[in-house]
Amino acid sequence: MEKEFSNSKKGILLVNLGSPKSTDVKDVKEYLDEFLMDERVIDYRWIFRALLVQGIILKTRPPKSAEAYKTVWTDEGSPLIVITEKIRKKLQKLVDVSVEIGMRYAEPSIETGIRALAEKGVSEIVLFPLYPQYAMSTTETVIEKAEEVRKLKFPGVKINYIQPFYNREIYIDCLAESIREKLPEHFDALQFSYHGVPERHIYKTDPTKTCNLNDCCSRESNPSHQFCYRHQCFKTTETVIEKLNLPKEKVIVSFQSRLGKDKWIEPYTDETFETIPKKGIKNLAVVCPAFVSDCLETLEEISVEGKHQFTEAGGENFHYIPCLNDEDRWIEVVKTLCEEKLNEFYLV
Ligand SMILES: C=CC1=C(C)c2cc3[nH]c(cc4nc(cc5[nH]c(cc1n2)c(C)c5CCC(=O)O)C(CCC(=O)O)=C4C)c(C)c3C=C
Ligand SMILES: [Fe+2]
Ligand SMILES: [Fe+2]
Repeated sequence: MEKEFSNSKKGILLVNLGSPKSTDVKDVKEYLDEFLMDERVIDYRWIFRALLVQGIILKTRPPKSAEAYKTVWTDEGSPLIVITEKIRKKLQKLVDVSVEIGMRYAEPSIETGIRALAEKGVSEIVLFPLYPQYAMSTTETVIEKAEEVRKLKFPGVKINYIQPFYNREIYIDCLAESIREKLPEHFDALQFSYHGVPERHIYKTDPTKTCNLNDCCSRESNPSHQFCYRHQCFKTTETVIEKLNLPKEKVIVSFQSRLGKDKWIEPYTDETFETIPKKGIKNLAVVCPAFVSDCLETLEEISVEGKHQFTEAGGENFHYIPCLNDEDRWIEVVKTLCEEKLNEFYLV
């Protein structure tokens, strides 16, 4: 069969989580409302979700979150958005299609990003959810939202989605190199702290119903791995430490940022910080590979709060290793992953 080539204009949309408009309590409240009312984040039936979010969480959390945001906010705005924009600018210099950003929550939204591309005449978009590991509360909700917007507002636009890339060698090489450069000379352990998710989310998104959140997540192969966030975090860690030639005994994996009373995947990062100094780990390096850009959860929860918890418990040196952010080697990875998907458009 003869190959046909699409001449339509192409573009790239980089999607990240999003931040409040400002550190004002009302903006933080509005952001948390949109975020936590997402049925893929708090996955209760609407009425129970509304009771929990609007009846309880939004009554107490916004002032506390606003204070936390104030400690990381920059003159240009939220670190997460500022860094995503830096990634965009650098990528734009390397590719000959338009690149825009969109956030799952708040502005600039996914709709704003698609519109910006559509206004430039783009009708084939590669959408890159900037999450290395799959989760219902990240990759899945981004795709759901983008499809909703596309069908409703831009039915003539085609979107190709980049899949989680935790198992791509180019990404692992890039992450390992970045960590290698930033590791202190002496450390007793390197802790990989990933954002947590409720255990229920993993059971829910496992189409094979074979993951029991025990050893199966660390097995070389299991049918559930494609949608198992816990497995994908373990796999990221395992392949990175192989590249770094680090013994497993020097490595800790944990999960941070839990919310509410449900059981989240364990062990919990904050509890680990409080217990490991007593086991002789006094010099700790910490990296957060669920995030490609630094944000509230790394800059405040880990670098400030986490350091405090660790040193209060007897730890001596706490060394936070920043995310990939706009490092050139990471931008090259973003470019490669985007080009792979752009190429799929050329063949119609
Ligand atoms: C990296 C992947 C992320 C997963 C998985 C995730 C799940 C998840 N998060 C919450 C609740 C909150 N997360 C918050 C901040 C936040 N979360 C991520 C990423 C993931 N979340 C990022 C990048 C950020 C930082 C955003 C920023 O502006 O810098 C917050 C808001 C902050 C706060 O009030 O503490 C909440 C709340 C849930 C419930 C969840 C899975 C169910
Ligand atoms: Fe699993
Ligand atoms: Fe989160």
